[in-house]
Amino acid sequence: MTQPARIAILTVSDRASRGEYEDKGGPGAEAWLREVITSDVEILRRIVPDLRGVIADALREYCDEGADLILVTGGTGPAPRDVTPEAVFDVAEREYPGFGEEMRRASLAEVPTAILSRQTAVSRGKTLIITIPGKPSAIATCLNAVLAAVPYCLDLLGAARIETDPTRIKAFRPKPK
Ligand SMILES: Nc1ncnc2c1ncn2[C@@H]1O[C@H](COP(=O)(O)OP(=O)(O)OP(=O)(O)O)[C@@H](O)[C@H]1O
Ligand SMILES: Nc1nc2c(c(=O)[nH]1)N[C@H]1C(S)=C(S)[C@@H](COP(=O)(O)O)O[C@H]1N2
Repeated sequence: MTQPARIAILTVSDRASRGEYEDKGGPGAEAWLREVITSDVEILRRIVPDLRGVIADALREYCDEGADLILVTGGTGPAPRDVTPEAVFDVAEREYPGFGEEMRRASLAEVPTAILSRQTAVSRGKTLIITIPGKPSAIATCLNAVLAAVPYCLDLLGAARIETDPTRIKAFRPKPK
């Protein structure tokens, strides 16, 4: 039996972490992934405040626990407390700018402020980390835009193999030569 892919979802929000509003981002991302990914997955979720050290520690812990993929929602904007990109770069080994470019392009069709998000993707060891804006509606927009490339990216990083429902996301893996 192959191990299920381990996917972590980290919500970064001062107010959701204090219980001032219900976190819709974490559950929304989990529901989206469970609909789209057809192979076995284990999904872990956590909420943290917009604090660079706390976010970076949570990311390191998830990587050490063998996460194949981490989705981070929130804290990518220009406000002084938006420090998700800084925390992500604290733990990153490599950046994949194409993720941010494509997610912003897709979001721009919905909101002109899409360009304010500093969202991107990085890897640390075999773990791929993708950042997404905090607005819960951004999750489907952004994941729809990039998920087709994620299974092959995980293959190349040596992470778990994931399969998707092709009626939702047609994962692209180049044919072996
Ligand atoms: N996890 C979440 N669950 C529900 N709604 C959210 C979440 N994150 C953000 N939002 C909504 O999207 C808006 C913009 O998100 P943003 O990340 O800029 O929040 P913020 O103003 O920095 O506040 P906070 O960090 O306290 O969530 C928020 O004001 C809130 O209405
Ligand atoms: N799809 C989508 N992208 C979006 C938004 C949105 O509502 N939907 N909000 C934008 C706004 S207003 C901001 S400030 C940035 C950063 O959001 P964050 O700080 O919640 O990460 O994401 C942008 N990208």
